[in-house]
Amino acid sequence: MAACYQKFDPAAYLQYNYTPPRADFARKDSIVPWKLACLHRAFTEGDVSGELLVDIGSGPTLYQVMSGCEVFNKLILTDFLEVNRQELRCWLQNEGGCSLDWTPYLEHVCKLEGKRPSAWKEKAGRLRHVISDILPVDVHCSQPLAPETLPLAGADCLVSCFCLESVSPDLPAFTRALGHIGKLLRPGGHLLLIGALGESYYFGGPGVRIPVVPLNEAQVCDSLKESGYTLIRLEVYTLPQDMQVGVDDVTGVFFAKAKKE
Ligand SMILES: C[S@@+](CC[C@H](N)C(=O)[O-])C[C@H]1O[C@@H](n2cnc3c(N)ncnc32)[C@H](O)[C@@H]1O
Ligand SMILES: O=S(=O)(c1ccc2c(c1)CN[C@@H](CF)C2)N1CCSCC1
Repeated sequence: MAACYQKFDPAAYLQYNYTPPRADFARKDSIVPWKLACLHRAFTEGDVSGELLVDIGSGPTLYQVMSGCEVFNKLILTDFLEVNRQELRCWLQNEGGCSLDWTPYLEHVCKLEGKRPSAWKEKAGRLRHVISDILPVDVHCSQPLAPETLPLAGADCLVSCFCLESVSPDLPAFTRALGHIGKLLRPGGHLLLIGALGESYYFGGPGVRIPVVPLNEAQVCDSLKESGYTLIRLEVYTLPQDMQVGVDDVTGVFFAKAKKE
């Protein structure tokens, strides 16, 4: 699986998935407002708390931690590829030249929080303040992060989006990876997992076709239970027909909130 990621192109990936038509904030049935609303609710409904949030397989994206950065004082971003870690560092350093302007996402999350959209600059500042590390990760390792990266007790919360199914050759590998990242989480800690349903491939750049293990809702629920989580909520978004733009064959997206037993 690692070989097919050697040509992953962060800028192309962002353009395929995080710009219109897929990322259209004006469109009522767009996926991005749905995803951001799921994350906002999950982080702010009162049961998620602590010091440390870890994002597993961040890629070159930041949307997934824009709500969580208000709840946690320390945030670790992780990815397998240096090109993605470099893209995240570019945003963190705030010196321009990054592949995507995250302002519309920051503005939308501010609105979800009851703030003026113009508060996006303060939110960007908060996010840059709490990001403490951008580290390598491999979810196929029984210890996905370097030893001593996390406190002995583990992280208080994990978030992971479109990673595990995109790097696992089959369902057993997906379930094992869930177990591996679960070891990074303290007992009683929460996992917020976003992923693709029914997807068998995606393009990580021009001509960079990456296999994905196709999942359905029942398999996601079974894998969470098998790897030591209690499911709190599963929400599903079904892809509008015109969202099939040729960059993958995703049919829907799931959002799972779960707790480590
Ligand atoms: C589809 S992207 C998801 C990116 C981002 N989280 C998002 O929501 O769009 C999958 C990510 O998994 C990373 N990856 C590849 N192999 C991995 C591995 N063995 N362990 C962890 N992450 C891996 C890739 O570098 C890529 O950034
Ligand atoms: O923006 S998404 O949430 C999105 C976002 C990222 C990805 C996918 C989908 C599907 N392929 C994944 C490969 F891992 C990456 N979205 C999913 C529903 S339809 C519009 C696009």
